[in-house]
Amino acid sequence: MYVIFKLCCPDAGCLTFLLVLFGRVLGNSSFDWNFISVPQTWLGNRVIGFPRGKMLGGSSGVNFMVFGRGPSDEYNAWASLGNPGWDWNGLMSYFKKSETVPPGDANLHERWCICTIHPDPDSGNATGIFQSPRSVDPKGIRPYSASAYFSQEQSRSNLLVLTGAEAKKILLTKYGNNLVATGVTFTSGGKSLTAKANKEVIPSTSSIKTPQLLELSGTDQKALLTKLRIPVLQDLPEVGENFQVAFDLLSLHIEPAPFTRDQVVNNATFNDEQLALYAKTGSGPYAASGGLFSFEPLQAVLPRSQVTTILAQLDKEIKSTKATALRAAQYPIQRKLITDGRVGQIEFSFLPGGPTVANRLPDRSYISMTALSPRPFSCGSVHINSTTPTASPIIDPNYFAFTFDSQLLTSAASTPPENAADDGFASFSQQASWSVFHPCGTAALAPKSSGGVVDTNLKVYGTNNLMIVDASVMPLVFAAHMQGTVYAIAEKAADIVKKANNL
Ligand SMILES: Cc1cc2nc3c(=O)[nH]c(=O)nc-3n(C[C@H](O)[C@H](O)[C@H](O)COP(=O)(O)OP(=O)(O)OC[C@H]3O[C@@H](n4cnc5c(N)ncnc54)[C@H](O)[C@@H]3O)c2cc1C
Repeated sequence: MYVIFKLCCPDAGCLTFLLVLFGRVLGNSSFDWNFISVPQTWLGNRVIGFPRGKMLGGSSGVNFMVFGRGPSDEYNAWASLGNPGWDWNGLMSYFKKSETVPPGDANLHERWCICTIHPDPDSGNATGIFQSPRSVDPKGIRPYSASAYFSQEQSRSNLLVLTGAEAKKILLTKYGNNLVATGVTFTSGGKSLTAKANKEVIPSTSSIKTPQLLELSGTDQKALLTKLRIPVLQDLPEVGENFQVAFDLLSLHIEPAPFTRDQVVNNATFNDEQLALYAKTGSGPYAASGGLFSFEPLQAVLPRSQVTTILAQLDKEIKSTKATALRAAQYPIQRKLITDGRVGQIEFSFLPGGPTVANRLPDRSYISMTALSPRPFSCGSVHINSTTPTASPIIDPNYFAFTFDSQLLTSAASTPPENAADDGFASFSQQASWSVFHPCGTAALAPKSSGGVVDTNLKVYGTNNLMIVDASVMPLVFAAHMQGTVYAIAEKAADIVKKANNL
């Protein structure tokens, strides 16, 4: 019998709670890990919030439900880092597995993208303006990974899900030249327990918690583990490095705005009424998807001379930056994506609400128009600085370490907003830039010689059966919203496991 053993942090009643809410559960520690970064040098020492879903289903249960694929060039870039099979064609069948096209809706993408200049952002070319599809089930309810995947399979006799359990360490034993994962220690109901494994052990604990678990288990850079007196079982210097995350510049808010989602967030009574209305009739603010997006190549936004100037700046910075093996392999690929001009280098979004407005007033309603940098060159890290499994890791996205990134955003949003600080737009961008909540890369898929952490079967180098399946394996951040790609990675991983076990 093949048993999938899944540990998950404190359960928030996930299968009974209608998680159509967006924005409202953020900051609530029953749902959100509420991680924060270390002070960001290039953002005036501000700390940046990194919300992450805590319930079964993780961040898919708290996210904004924008659903789609990235451009084909960007997945092809993953493959060109030395990852055969991890390109657009290799992922296509897995993208399709998480999408259901209702009968009669063969042209679903065209139908959803009603106002578009771009007819189908999921075609592999996502540049242009479009109204993004959202993850919504046929009843108009948010499907997230617990409801859409787990609830279909929960009665299986070979599946056990323990909620309220937190993994502390993966047990690794030397077997010949390799390590074998023999189990996981975890806490549940105040007790410390061990689950034994005789097949794969598969953490899917996010780009922030996965490096922590690997480090606590003895796989990471020797120097860090030695400092914390953790026995070094596998020296993998890039665990927790290559932390890539898109960030945005809140460029304009209209307030007071017409009716937006903020009214729901601001007023608990109104929220309860609207939830009840939605549950009864499927209508009201919770039925709305909303949100226009536009991914634009640099050449579509800036005059040629400005593109040349900021690329020259980029080249200077690449030359003077001490790069890891993985970053050195990525720079030319990332640069070529810019000069080819086929993928979005800037994302503009238009949202009915202001979930991340700095200094928002509690009774106001906003419309946000933001400029995002989906594929920044600034790159950070996530590492432990304590052996306590429940301690938050040290999260450093290193925002704006590359001046190129800030120049790109400030040039793109070239008309300074009314509420820009007096000392100029550069300073405004330091105060207003924020995370887009799409961290990835901390257990990157790449050849070991290029600083990879997992191989093309998502197996951690030097181990026989330890696989990682979450956004941390994405080797390069890309210009799209990530949930659809996380599902595709998980679907591909399922095939890898089935094949390895002759299933
Ligand atoms: C606020 C927000 C808005 C977003 N909006 C969108 C959007 O609109 N569209 C989109 O495509 N993407 C969006 N995203 C991103 C998307 O949700 C994530 O990229 C995706 O969910 C990442 O999946 P993951 O499996 O890597 O991690 P997660 O989904 O975060 O899952 C990790 C799981 O592991 C659990 N866990 C962690 N540590 C342990 C431990 N030690 N023991 C046991 N369990 C543990 C966590 O509790 C969680 O359940 C958003 C994310 C956030 C936070």
